[in-house]
Amino acid sequence: MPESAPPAIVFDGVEHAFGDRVVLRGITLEIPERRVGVIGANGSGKSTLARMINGLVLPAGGTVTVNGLDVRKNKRKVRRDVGFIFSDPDRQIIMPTVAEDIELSLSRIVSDKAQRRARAREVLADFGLDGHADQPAHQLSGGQKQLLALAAVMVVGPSILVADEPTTMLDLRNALMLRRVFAGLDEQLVVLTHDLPMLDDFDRVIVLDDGRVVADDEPAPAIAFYRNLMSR
Ligand SMILES: Nc1ncnc2c1ncn2[C@@H]1O[C@H](COP(=O)(O)OP(=O)(O)OP(=O)(O)O)[C@@H](O)[C@H]1O
Repeated sequence: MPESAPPAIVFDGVEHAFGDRVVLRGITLEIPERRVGVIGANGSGKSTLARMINGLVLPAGGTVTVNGLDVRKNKRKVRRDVGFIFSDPDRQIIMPTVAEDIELSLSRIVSDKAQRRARAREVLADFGLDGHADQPAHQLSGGQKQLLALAAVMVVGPSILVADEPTTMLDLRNALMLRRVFAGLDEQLVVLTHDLPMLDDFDRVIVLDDGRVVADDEPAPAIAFYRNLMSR
Protein backbone atom coordinates (compact mmCIF):
# COMPACT_ATOMS: atom_id res chain seq x y z
CA MET A 1 0.00 0.00 0.00
CA PRO A 2 1.49 3.40 -0.92
CA GLU A 3 2.25 5.54 2.13
CA SER A 4 -0.16 8.25 1.00
CA ALA A 5 -3.12 5.85 0.83
CA PRO A 6 -5.69 6.40 3.57
CA PRO A 7 -6.12 3.57 6.09
CA ALA A 8 -8.41 1.02 4.49
CA ILE A 9 -10.67 0.71 7.53
CA VAL A 10 -11.62 3.61 9.81
CA PHE A 11 -13.99 3.54 12.80
CA ASP A 12 -14.84 6.99 14.08
CA GLY A 13 -16.74 7.24 17.35
CA VAL A 14 -18.74 4.10 16.61
CA GLU A 15 -21.52 3.22 19.04
CA HIS A 16 -23.96 0.36 18.80
CA ALA A 17 -26.73 -1.24 20.81
CA PHE A 18 -29.15 -4.09 20.23
CA GLY A 19 -32.25 -2.92 22.06
CA ASP A 20 -31.12 -1.97 25.57
CA ARG A 21 -27.86 -3.86 25.27
CA VAL A 22 -24.98 -1.52 24.48
CA VAL A 23 -22.46 -3.51 22.46
CA LEU A 24 -19.91 -0.98 21.14
CA ARG A 25 -18.93 2.15 23.05
CA GLY A 26 -17.04 4.87 21.21
CA ILE A 27 -14.78 2.81 18.96
CA THR A 28 -12.22 4.92 17.11
CA LEU A 29 -9.64 3.02 15.07
CA GLU A 30 -7.60 3.51 11.91
CA ILE A 31 -6.54 0.20 10.41
CA PRO A 32 -4.00 0.40 7.58
CA GLU A 33 -2.12 -2.78 8.60
CA ARG A 34 -2.33 -5.84 6.42
CA ARG A 35 -2.94 -8.47 9.11
CA VAL A 36 -5.01 -7.50 12.10
CA GLY A 37 -6.44 -9.72 14.83
CA VAL A 38 -9.38 -8.85 17.07
CA ILE A 39 -9.71 -10.72 20.36
CA GLY A 40 -11.91 -10.44 23.44
CA ALA A 41 -14.23 -12.38 25.70
CA ASN A 42 -17.48 -13.91 24.42
CA GLY A 43 -19.95 -11.10 23.90
CA SER A 44 -17.32 -8.32 23.97
CA GLY A 45 -18.48 -7.02 20.57
CA LYS A 46 -16.01 -8.54 18.09
CA SER A 47 -18.55 -9.90 15.62
CA THR A 48 -20.59 -6.72 15.71
CA LEU A 49 -17.43 -4.69 14.98
CA ALA A 50 -16.43 -7.04 12.15
CA ARG A 51 -19.89 -7.00 10.57
CA MET A 52 -19.70 -3.23 10.36
CA ILE A 53 -16.71 -3.49 8.01
CA ASN A 54 -18.95 -4.82 5.24
CA GLY A 55 -22.22 -3.23 6.26
CA LEU A 56 -23.86 -6.38 7.65
CA VAL A 57 -24.48 -4.23 10.75
CA LEU A 58 -24.72 -0.44 10.41
CA PRO A 59 -23.49 1.65 13.34
CA ALA A 60 -26.14 3.37 15.46
CA GLY A 61 -23.67 6.23 16.02
CA GLY A 62 -20.39 7.34 14.44
CA THR A 63 -19.08 6.26 11.05
CA VAL A 64 -17.26 3.33 9.51
CA THR A 65 -15.24 4.11 6.38
CA VAL A 66 -13.80 1.42 4.09
CA ASN A 67 -11.42 2.34 1.27
CA GLY A 68 -12.56 5.94 1.69
CA LEU A 69 -16.28 5.11 1.49
CA ASP A 70 -18.80 5.60 4.28
CA VAL A 71 -20.27 2.11 4.69
CA ARG A 72 -23.71 3.50 5.51
CA LYS A 73 -23.91 5.29 2.15
CA ASN A 74 -22.06 2.79 -0.06
CA LYS A 75 -23.19 -0.61 1.12
CA ARG A 76 -23.16 -2.29 -2.31
CA LYS A 77 -19.70 -1.09 -3.27
CA VAL A 78 -18.30 -1.91 0.16
CA ARG A 79 -19.81 -5.42 0.04
CA ARG A 80 -17.81 -5.98 -3.16
CA ASP A 81 -14.60 -4.75 -1.53
CA VAL A 82 -14.96 -6.72 1.69
CA GLY A 83 -15.17 -10.51 1.72
CA PHE A 84 -16.66 -11.98 4.89
CA ILE A 85 -16.04 -15.52 6.14
CA PHE A 86 -18.42 -16.83 8.79
CA SER A 87 -17.23 -19.35 11.36
CA ASP A 88 -19.78 -21.87 10.08
CA PRO A 89 -19.09 -22.49 6.37
CA ASP A 90 -22.50 -24.16 5.97
CA ARG A 91 -23.96 -20.65 6.18
CA GLN A 92 -21.96 -19.70 3.13
CA ILE A 93 -21.99 -22.73 0.86
CA ILE A 94 -25.07 -22.52 -1.34
CA MET A 95 -24.74 -24.73 -4.40
CA PRO A 96 -24.89 -28.54 -4.49
CA THR A 97 -21.41 -29.21 -5.84
CA VAL A 98 -18.08 -27.70 -4.97
CA ALA A 99 -17.42 -26.34 -8.48
CA GLU A 100 -20.95 -24.92 -8.79
CA ASP A 101 -20.50 -23.00 -5.58
CA ILE A 102 -17.42 -21.26 -6.97
CA GLU A 103 -19.16 -20.72 -10.33
CA LEU A 104 -22.06 -19.01 -8.56
CA SER A 105 -19.66 -16.53 -6.94
CA LEU A 106 -17.97 -16.00 -10.29
CA SER A 107 -21.30 -15.19 -11.94
CA ARG A 108 -21.01 -11.74 -10.32
CA ILE A 109 -17.94 -10.95 -12.39
CA VAL A 110 -17.72 -13.40 -15.33
CA SER A 111 -20.69 -13.59 -17.71
CA ASP A 112 -19.45 -16.46 -19.90
CA LYS A 113 -20.38 -19.89 -18.53
CA ALA A 114 -17.43 -21.79 -20.04
CA GLN A 115 -15.02 -19.19 -18.66
CA ARG A 116 -16.62 -19.51 -15.24
CA ARG A 117 -16.22 -23.28 -15.34
CA ALA A 118 -12.55 -23.06 -16.31
CA ARG A 119 -11.79 -20.36 -13.73
CA ALA A 120 -13.57 -22.36 -10.99
CA ARG A 121 -11.27 -25.34 -11.64
CA GLU A 122 -8.20 -23.10 -11.34
CA VAL A 123 -9.43 -21.60 -8.10
CA LEU A 124 -10.19 -25.00 -6.59
CA ALA A 125 -6.64 -26.07 -7.39
CA ASP A 126 -5.29 -22.91 -5.70
CA PHE A 127 -7.16 -23.81 -2.52
CA GLY A 128 -6.17 -27.48 -2.48
CA LEU A 129 -9.62 -28.66 -3.54
CA ASP A 130 -8.83 -30.03 -6.98
CA GLY A 131 -10.26 -33.51 -7.15
CA HIS A 132 -13.37 -32.37 -5.24
CA ALA A 133 -14.94 -30.23 -7.99
CA ASP A 134 -17.89 -32.52 -8.69
CA GLN A 135 -18.36 -33.71 -5.13
CA PRO A 136 -21.49 -32.64 -3.21
CA ALA A 137 -20.33 -29.70 -1.08
CA HIS A 138 -22.05 -31.07 2.04
CA GLN A 139 -19.81 -34.16 1.84
CA LEU A 140 -16.63 -32.15 2.33
CA SER A 141 -14.91 -32.24 5.70
CA GLY A 142 -15.27 -29.20 7.96
CA GLY A 143 -11.84 -27.94 6.97
CA GLN A 144 -12.49 -28.43 3.27
CA LYS A 145 -15.79 -26.56 3.61
CA GLN A 146 -13.93 -23.74 5.33
CA LEU A 147 -11.53 -23.62 2.38
CA LEU A 148 -14.39 -23.72 -0.13
CA ALA A 149 -16.13 -20.82 1.64
CA LEU A 150 -12.86 -18.89 1.57
CA ALA A 151 -12.28 -19.68 -2.13
CA ALA A 152 -15.82 -18.57 -3.02
CA VAL A 153 -15.23 -15.24 -1.28
CA MET A 154 -11.71 -14.63 -2.60
CA VAL A 155 -12.57 -15.45 -6.22
CA VAL A 156 -14.43 -12.17 -6.70
CA GLY A 157 -11.32 -10.20 -5.70
CA PRO A 158 -12.17 -8.36 -2.48
CA SER A 159 -9.46 -6.01 -1.21
CA ILE A 160 -10.24 -6.86 2.42
CA LEU A 161 -11.07 -10.21 3.98
CA VAL A 162 -12.83 -10.36 7.35
CA ALA A 163 -12.90 -13.80 8.97
CA ASP A 164 -15.03 -14.45 12.06
CA GLU A 165 -13.50 -17.29 14.08
CA PRO A 166 -12.33 -19.17 11.00
CA THR A 167 -10.60 -22.02 12.85
CA THR A 168 -13.30 -23.01 15.37
CA MET A 169 -14.42 -26.04 13.36
CA LEU A 170 -10.97 -27.12 12.25
CA ASP A 171 -8.63 -29.80 13.53
CA LEU A 172 -5.03 -28.80 14.06
CA ARG A 173 -3.94 -29.85 10.57
CA ASN A 174 -6.66 -27.82 8.87
CA ALA A 175 -6.15 -24.87 11.23
CA LEU A 176 -2.50 -24.84 10.22
CA MET A 177 -3.47 -25.15 6.56
CA LEU A 178 -5.81 -22.15 6.90
CA ARG A 179 -3.02 -20.17 8.54
CA ARG A 180 -0.78 -20.95 5.57
CA VAL A 181 -3.51 -19.89 3.14
CA PHE A 182 -4.02 -16.64 5.05
CA ALA A 183 -0.26 -16.02 5.15
CA GLY A 184 -0.16 -16.27 1.36
CA LEU A 185 -2.97 -13.79 0.71
CA ASP A 186 -2.13 -10.30 -0.55
CA GLU A 187 -5.43 -8.84 0.66
CA GLN A 188 -5.86 -7.00 3.95
CA LEU A 189 -7.01 -9.48 6.57
CA VAL A 190 -9.02 -8.91 9.74
CA VAL A 191 -9.41 -12.05 11.85
CA LEU A 192 -11.58 -12.46 14.94
CA THR A 193 -10.44 -15.42 16.90
CA HIS A 194 -10.02 -17.23 20.20
CA ASP A 195 -7.14 -19.13 18.56
CA LEU A 196 -4.41 -16.85 19.92
CA PRO A 197 -1.34 -18.54 18.36
CA MET A 198 -2.88 -17.81 14.97
CA LEU A 199 -2.10 -14.14 15.54
CA ASP A 200 1.57 -14.52 16.46
CA ASP A 201 2.86 -13.18 13.14
CA PHE A 202 0.11 -10.57 12.62
CA ASP A 203 0.93 -6.85 12.44
CA ARG A 204 -1.51 -5.72 15.09
CA VAL A 205 -3.94 -7.15 17.65
CA ILE A 206 -6.91 -5.23 19.04
CA VAL A 207 -8.45 -6.34 22.34
CA LEU A 208 -12.12 -5.60 23.02
CA ASP A 209 -13.74 -5.71 26.42
CA ASP A 210 -17.39 -4.84 26.97
CA GLY A 211 -17.57 -2.88 23.71
CA ARG A 212 -14.38 -0.87 24.23
CA VAL A 213 -10.86 -1.15 22.85
CA VAL A 214 -8.77 -1.93 25.94
CA ALA A 215 -5.50 -2.84 24.20
CA ASP A 216 -4.17 -2.23 20.71
CA ASP A 217 -0.61 -3.32 20.07
CA GLU A 218 1.72 -5.83 18.49
CA PRO A 219 0.57 -9.42 19.05
CA ALA A 220 2.78 -10.36 22.03
CA PRO A 221 1.88 -7.44 24.33
CA ALA A 222 -1.77 -7.37 23.24
CA ILE A 223 -2.20 -11.12 23.84
CA ALA A 224 -0.40 -10.84 27.20
CA PHE A 225 -2.80 -8.05 28.18
CA TYR A 226 -5.78 -10.20 27.19
CA ARG A 227 -4.51 -13.25 29.09
CA ASN A 228 -4.07 -11.08 32.17
CA LEU A 229 -7.54 -9.56 31.74
CA MET A 230 -9.16 -12.98 31.43
CA SER A 231 -7.39 -14.42 34.46
CA ARG A 232 -8.52 -11.64 36.80
N1 LIG B 1 -28.54 -9.44 16.27
C1 LIG B 1 -28.43 -9.29 17.59
N2 LIG B 1 -29.51 -9.00 18.35
C2 LIG B 1 -29.41 -8.83 19.68
N3 LIG B 1 -28.25 -8.92 20.38
C3 LIG B 1 -27.15 -9.20 19.68
C4 LIG B 1 -27.17 -9.40 18.26
N4 LIG B 1 -25.90 -9.67 17.83
C5 LIG B 1 -25.14 -9.64 18.95
N5 LIG B 1 -25.88 -9.36 20.05
C6 LIG B 1 -25.37 -9.21 21.43
O1 LIG B 1 -24.31 -8.28 21.38
C7 LIG B 1 -23.26 -8.66 22.27
C8 LIG B 1 -21.96 -8.73 21.49
O2 LIG B 1 -22.05 -9.81 20.56
P1 LIG B 1 -20.90 -10.13 19.52
O3 LIG B 1 -21.38 -11.29 18.71
O4 LIG B 1 -20.49 -8.89 18.82
O5 LIG B 1 -19.74 -10.60 20.50
P2 LIG B 1 -18.41 -11.41 20.22
O6 LIG B 1 -17.31 -10.68 20.94
O7 LIG B 1 -18.24 -11.65 18.77
O8 LIG B 1 -18.69 -12.78 20.98
P3 LIG B 1 -18.20 -14.29 20.69
O9 LIG B 1 -16.74 -14.37 21.04
O10 LIG B 1 -19.03 -15.08 21.67
O11 LIG B 1 -18.50 -14.61 19.26
C9 LIG B 1 -23.69 -9.97 22.90
O12 LIG B 1 -24.22 -9.69 24.17
C10 LIG B 1 -24.77 -10.49 21.97
O13 LIG B 1 -25.72 -11.24 22.68
